[in-house]
Parts: sequence; structure tokens; C-alpha cells
Amino acid sequence: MVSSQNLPTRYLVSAPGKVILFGEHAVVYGTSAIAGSVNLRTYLLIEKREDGMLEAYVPDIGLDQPVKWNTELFPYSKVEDDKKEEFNEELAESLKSLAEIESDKPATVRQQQSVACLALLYLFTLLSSRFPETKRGLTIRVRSALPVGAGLGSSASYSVCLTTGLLLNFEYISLTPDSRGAELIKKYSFLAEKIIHGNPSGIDNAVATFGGAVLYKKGSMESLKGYHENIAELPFRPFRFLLTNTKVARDTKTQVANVRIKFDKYPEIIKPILDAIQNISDHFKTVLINEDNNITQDTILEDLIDLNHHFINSLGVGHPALDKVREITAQFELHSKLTGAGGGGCALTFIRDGIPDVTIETVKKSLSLQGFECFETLVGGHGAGALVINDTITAQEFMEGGLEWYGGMDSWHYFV
Ligand SMILES: Nc1ncnc2c1ncn2[C@@H]1O[C@H](COP(=O)(O)OP(=O)(O)OP(=O)(O)O)[C@@H](O)[C@H]1O
Ligand SMILES: C[C@@](O)(CCO)CC(=O)[O-]
Repeated sequence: MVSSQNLPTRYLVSAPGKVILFGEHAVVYGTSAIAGSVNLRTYLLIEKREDGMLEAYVPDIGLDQPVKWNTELFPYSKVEDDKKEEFNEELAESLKSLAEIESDKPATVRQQQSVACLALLYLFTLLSSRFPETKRGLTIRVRSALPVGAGLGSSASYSVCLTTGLLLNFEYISLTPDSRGAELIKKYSFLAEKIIHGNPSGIDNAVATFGGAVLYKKGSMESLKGYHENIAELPFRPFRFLLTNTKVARDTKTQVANVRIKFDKYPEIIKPILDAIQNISDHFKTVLINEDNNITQDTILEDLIDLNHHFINSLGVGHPALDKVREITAQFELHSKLTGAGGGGCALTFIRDGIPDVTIETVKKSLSLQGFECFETLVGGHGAGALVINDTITAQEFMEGGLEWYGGMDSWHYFV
């Protein structure tokens, strides 16, 4: 039996969102994509409790009240100890009724809340099963600076926070330098992503775990060697981007499923489009590595942004609001594309070197007049991190405090 006697009981955990530069959707079919972490993060506070209950505060998805479960009711017998890292459909099915949220909110909102709870219950049951029942009780509190369902990887950031907090609490990993920690976080967060997304490529949770700017390809990512082969760090200069949230709601699961329908119906047409997207990612990588003239790099990046946007639109995941962002930014000779799953959500606008701040402010103003929300971001930065936070803040301070403050704390341990 594992002893938790001398361990800290409270962790603060965080993970970034992501932005996909090139290759969303195509990456689900095994091509390469280029993505990086953004400086908007999710934070999770996890603490032990004595009464064997699991309680979750997840206000960002419209759950005004905490949700509480008796952990004795969870189906631990469904956990297969030797296959924990594979997705266990039976375990997910048997937890579904416990994860259901009853409220007078619209069905789509309840569905989003239920899958977020299901991801928590799934990981909790999986990872707590080797602990004595009396030591399983937990409270988790989640807050995020990321817009939910807008293409910036809010679900992966949430999944990685859940995974990191639970792995720490149930002593699978610790806050010591050890590359195994990041691998485990990536593997288990992928299971949570499967619950939320259906058929994820793994790019979002890989970026939320490892941070940085990466060239990602789906593949055998079981070993550390696999990690190096499949997620290469890119020699990224600090490119500036404007992110525009069109506030058109959509969910990734549906967008990915719609592309699948097209692919199955017209494989001979869709396959070459996916290949072309692969070539965009490859070309960009070559330019990053071989071209040291910033102006040339910027011009090529703009061409590739346009090409990628049109290819991806042809897969049926565009939206008039995203085209509006392109139209407005084009008036200032800036290039934009949808980012993430599309169908609404966010557009990404590249700000090449030398664009005056006053131009950017005017662009932002024009976009805001459409009801869109804009923010600037740099791509790259830390992945999943954690720290022990026994006395530093109260739960209430965490729920009510400014998120930027946590990021600035200097004792973060990053897993990469
Ligand atoms: N802060 C959060 N708290 C709890 N659940 C969250 C949070 N953020 C995201 N989720 C879960 O993730 C879902 C949103 O995932 P979805 O993949 O549709 O959007 P996204 O991750 O923001 O976009 P993309 O996958 O295109 O980057 C929510 O409905 C919810 O279930
Ligand atoms: C649309 C998609 O390519 C990116 C979503 O952020 C889906 C995935 O890769 O899992």
C-alpha cells in the first residue's frame, strides 16, 4: 500500500493553452502540424480531504456550484492495472451516469459540463485505485484564463492540469527533475482528451505538457525516444501574433467528426488536401531552419498562412466570422487563418516585423467593432508546471485572485 503520510497535501498546478500555426485537422490523419504554447494558462488547486469525497469547482464552464461525489461509488473493479495507459471504454461508460449534470442550463452546456466531469472521474478512478479508500478524498478547484471552446486548447490545458494534479497527489510523479513525469502527464492527459474530443491527434495535450513550439506528428509516442522523434523543438524566433476570438461557439469533437465524414466520402479528393497541408508544415520547418533573413521568413509565413486557411476552409470547418477577420486584417496587409478546430472560435493573425503599434491598435479596434475579442500573444513558453502551496494562499483567494499573479510565482517546477 502506498503511504502518503509525509507528503505535501496541496499542489498548485498549471498548463498553457496552444495555438496551431499549421496543420490542424490534417494532423488527426497522421500529417505533421506546427503548434506552440500561448501565455494564457489554466490553474488547478488540489488538496486532500478526510471524508472520502471528491469535490470539484469548475466555474469557467458555467458550473456555478461545486460538484461532489462519494468516491466509494466509483467502479474501481473496471480498472485494469496492466493497461492503465490505454483508453478504457468500459470504465468511461460506467462513469457516465455519475458525471451527468442536472440543471436548467441548455443541453449543449450540460453536455460540455458532463464531459469535463467525466474526464475528472475517469482519471480519478484510474489513478486513485491503488490508494486505500480512506485516503482518496480530494477537492479540486480550476480556473482558466483561456476562452473555452475557442480553438486555443482549453480542453487540453484543463486535461493536463487534472492529470498533473492527480499524478502528484497519488504519487505517480514528484517535483523532482525527471523526464518520466512529462511522459506520464502527456499519456494520461490524452485519455482525458479522448473523453472530451472523441478522436484527438494528441497535439494539444502534448503542447500543454511540453510547452515550446513544436513540430508534432501522431505516432508511437510511448517511449522517450518516440517523443524526440515525434515532437521536435523548433528554432522559433519570438513571432508576434494577434488572436481574435470571434465568440462563435463550436466544439472540437463535432468539427473533427465532420471532417471525417468528408474524408470517408471523398478520400481521393480530401487526401491530396491533407498532403498539401503536410507540405505547408514541412516548408515552414525548412524555412525556419535554413532561412535566416527575417523579412524572407515573414513573407513566406504570410503565404503559408493564406494557403493553409484556404485548404482548411475546403474541409468544411470555416465560418463567415473567421473570413471577416481575414477581410479586416487584409485591409492592413496582415494575414490571418483560423486556428484550432475552426467552425468559429479563434483566428490567428501574424504581425510581421516592423508593423507599427498604432496599426495594430487600429486593427484591434476594427475587429472589436465586430464584437470580436483580440489579444496579442507570443508563442512558446513553459508547459505543465506545479508547486507545493501549503500555506501560501487560501482556497478562496485562489478562486477570486488574479491569475497573472500565480504565473509570476518563482517556485514553479516545470516537467520539461
Ligand atoms: N476551464 C475549464 N474547466 C473545465 N472544463 C473545461 C475548461 N476548459 C475546457 N474544458 C472542457 O473542454 C471543453 C472544450 O473543449 P474544445 O476542444 O471544444 O475546445 P478547445 O479545447 O478550447 O478548442 P480546440 O480543441 O480547438 O483547441 C469544454 O466543453 C469542457 O468540457
Ligand atoms: C482540430 C485538431 O487538429 C486540433 C484542435 O485543437 C484536432 C486534433 O488534432 O486533435
